[in-house]
Amino acid sequence: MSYLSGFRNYHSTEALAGVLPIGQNSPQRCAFGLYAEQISGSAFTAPQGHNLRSWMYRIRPSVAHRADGDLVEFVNWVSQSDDSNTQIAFDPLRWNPLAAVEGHWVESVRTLTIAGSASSQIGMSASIATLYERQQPVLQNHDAEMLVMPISSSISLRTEFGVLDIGVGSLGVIPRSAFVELSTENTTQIYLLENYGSPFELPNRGAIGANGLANERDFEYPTASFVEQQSATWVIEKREGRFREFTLEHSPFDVLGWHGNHAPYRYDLRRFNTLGSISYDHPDPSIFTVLTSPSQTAGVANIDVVVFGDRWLVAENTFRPPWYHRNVMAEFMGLIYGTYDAKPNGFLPGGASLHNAGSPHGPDYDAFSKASASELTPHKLSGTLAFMFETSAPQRITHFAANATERQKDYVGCWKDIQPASQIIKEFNVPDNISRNNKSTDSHNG
Ligand SMILES: O=C(O)Cc1cc(O)ccc1O
Ligand SMILES: [Fe+2]
Repeated sequence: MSYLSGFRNYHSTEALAGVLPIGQNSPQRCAFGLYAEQISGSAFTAPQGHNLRSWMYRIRPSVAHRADGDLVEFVNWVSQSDDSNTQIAFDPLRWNPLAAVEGHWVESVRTLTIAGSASSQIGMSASIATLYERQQPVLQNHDAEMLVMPISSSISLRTEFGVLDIGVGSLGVIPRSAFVELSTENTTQIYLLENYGSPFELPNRGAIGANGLANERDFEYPTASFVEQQSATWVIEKREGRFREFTLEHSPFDVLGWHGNHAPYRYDLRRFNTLGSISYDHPDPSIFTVLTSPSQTAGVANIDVVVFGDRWLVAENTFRPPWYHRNVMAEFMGLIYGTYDAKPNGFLPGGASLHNAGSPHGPDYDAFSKASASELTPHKLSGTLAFMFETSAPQRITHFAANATERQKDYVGCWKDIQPASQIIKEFNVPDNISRNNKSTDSHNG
């Protein structure tokens, strides 16, 4: 399969020569009697650099790809952060990998955290889904741009724009309102991020310069391909967190050519050009940002997608793992493979954690003890891939996430052995129990 390369490049692709009109978008009659259709990813008037749209040339306009449908409920896919579905998360929380769920992937989606809401068009939801080998429904999600990362086996992602294969260690991004079908040859869990805010873009590199982090040319877009067998298709449509299903007499994947800068793409996270400290101190993790969804406030992201991959640690006289901190943003984390240096125990591939806005956290006791005593020779972190969805809005947890058997009831216990600074305790005769309020019991107040 061939791909087009370059983040937000202006791509042109034909499954059949002569499909794309030359010098215009919407001729009186398109080649082969095809229909021209524009799909926008931004307001028509968005400024240059943020203006996203593509033109498709298709067998039927997508208005023909709708039918009356019935509302259907998928209760664990949550897109509104009201009290009926979600609750406030005071404590740091962590989940073991979720058990696979029967059924098709849309009904298998279990949302763990949500910031903002689909209706407000701010924030995100973070979920885990199970994808089986069998036939899956086609989804059309008007609520969000979706980002998917398979956990144990590669997946194939077909949209009207063509097909993208997404291996373990890669991500795929699907534009809002595109028809999408997921398939796999081996059952796999998938991390699923819904971005309710503005579409992902590359972070400004600032003083880093013109290169580094995720490089534009490593983002790959599909070449046009269409489903020739126009058979009945089962579609699920999502809007403001509600679902409707209907059957089409034909396939919505009927685009023979498209051009534009708005399309699904994939990115291999192993290509991320990780930068870091070559002198001292642990830098802020913003240098690991792959994609950012900007908010209305300059410098404040709606969502940053951050990745912690293989890298050298060389900083001198430095506590090398993440420091203890309270972040004004909220941090959802997941692990694709390997071990995460701040949490060598209990943070498992396919699992997840939440450290909400302002919530204190940092290395577990084990990580702290080792890193504060280790010899500071250059050290390579290998075979690891963790990620973070960092949001400016606080993240709520779903009732499912609160009550899941996979939730680690004693996550905060990973900090319970932390001792008060011993020399101060001795010097000033401070009773050491006053600073020990880390309970190892379940302090989640649900
Ligand atoms: O909490 C975490 O593990 C994520 C994180 C990593 C890091 O290197 C610095 C800050 C931060 O929030
Ligand atoms: Fe953090």
